[in-house]
Amino acid sequence: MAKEKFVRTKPHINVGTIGHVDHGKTTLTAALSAYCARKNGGKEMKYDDIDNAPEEKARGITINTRHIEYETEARHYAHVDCPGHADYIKNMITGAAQMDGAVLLVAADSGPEPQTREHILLAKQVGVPNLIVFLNKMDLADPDLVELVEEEVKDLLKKYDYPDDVPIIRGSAFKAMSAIDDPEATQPIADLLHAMDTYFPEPERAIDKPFLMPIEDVFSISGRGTVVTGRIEQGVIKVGEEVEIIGIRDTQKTTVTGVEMFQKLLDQGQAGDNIGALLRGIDKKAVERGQVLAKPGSIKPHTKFKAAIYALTKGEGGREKPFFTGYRPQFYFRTTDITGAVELTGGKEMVMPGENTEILVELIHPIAMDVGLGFTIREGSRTVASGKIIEIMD
Ligand SMILES: Nc1nc2c(ncn2[C@@H]2O[C@H](COP(=O)(O)OP(=O)(O)OP(=O)(O)O)[C@@H](O)[C@H]2O)c(=O)[nH]1
Ligand SMILES: [Mg+2]
Repeated sequence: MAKEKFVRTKPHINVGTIGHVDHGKTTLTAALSAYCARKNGGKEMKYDDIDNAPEEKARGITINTRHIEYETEARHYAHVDCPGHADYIKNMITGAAQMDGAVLLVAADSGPEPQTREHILLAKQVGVPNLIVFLNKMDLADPDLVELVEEEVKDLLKKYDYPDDVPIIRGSAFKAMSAIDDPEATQPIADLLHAMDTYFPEPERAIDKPFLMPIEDVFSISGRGTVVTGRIEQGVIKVGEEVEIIGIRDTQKTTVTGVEMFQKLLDQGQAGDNIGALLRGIDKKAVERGQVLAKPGSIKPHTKFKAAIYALTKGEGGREKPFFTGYRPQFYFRTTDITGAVELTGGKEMVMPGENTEILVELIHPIAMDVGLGFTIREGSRTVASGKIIEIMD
């Protein structure tokens, strides 16, 4: 079957739904999809399509179907909804979701819950620049308590340094979904989309830099070859161009023979796009998540670097106690995490929670890196610190 071509007419923005289990993330995602499909065209994704994404698909170059696309008059959105709390954590920490803005769901009948807090904290830690709150399940809420719930949400946002002007939209995703052609029932969906179009600024994309895409997933398409998916971090990739596969293993060179976004063919992918790239002559087993595709010669793999870090306080979700030279946590870069050993510099004996300092790090595998690359340090389920590379050592 011939594939449609993707026509780039609107800015492309990456968003997602976050929030406590059962507060309505998937229902809202389905409502956004259904509403936009009716108004602005595009395919409608049903609740079951979103929640039961098969792990592997043999239907062309594809991306994880938890990325849903829809359009408003102004923009093209890619939207991530995850099936479970653990997947959200993984997606947010590894940057697989890399949202330009997130919609935080809070059920108005129960108010903020532990995962509401955790997702806000994570959003802040991984640099999701803006949030919009959707106060869901208004049909179940006690009208006298809604103000209170809203205040609680505002307090939480303030605690994690989100601005006072975060839009809060009240609605019922379920009611909208059940009456998708009823303007009254879908008004909150329209309001939410309007807020997304206006409150989430159009991100600046690094189109002019050399092409780089962190690999998120690898598929094998029978008869065609191996496809890697991910979000292009910078630059442009055209069909027929050479790339290197860098990090973890020895660097390999290949040619990109196809680029697709949402099942449609592209002549080129650019920074911000979620794409699948078909690779010539590369076996599925020869490539893995955590590597990057990059313009040949533009970036190299390294294991040793100096970094500036900030160690989170206990209140920010960090450690209670200091750490020392020899500490071996996990370093989360782009789509992967790697163990690394920490060495303190300048005669420093320990790093206390709340401190800004410099450290030396040696990773157990090389990864593609440059000065300026950000990362998160985690230990178990705790974020210990966030940092940036300031010097490559080896
Ligand atoms: N009454 C009412 N029920 C809702 C509303 N939105 C969602 N629900 C119901 O709440 C339940 C959970 O909704 P989901 O959309 O699956 O919630 P979720 O946040 O995606 O849940 P997880 O993915 O498990 O974290 C479902 O039974 C929905 O039908 C709403 O606005 N009103
Ligand atoms: Mg869900």
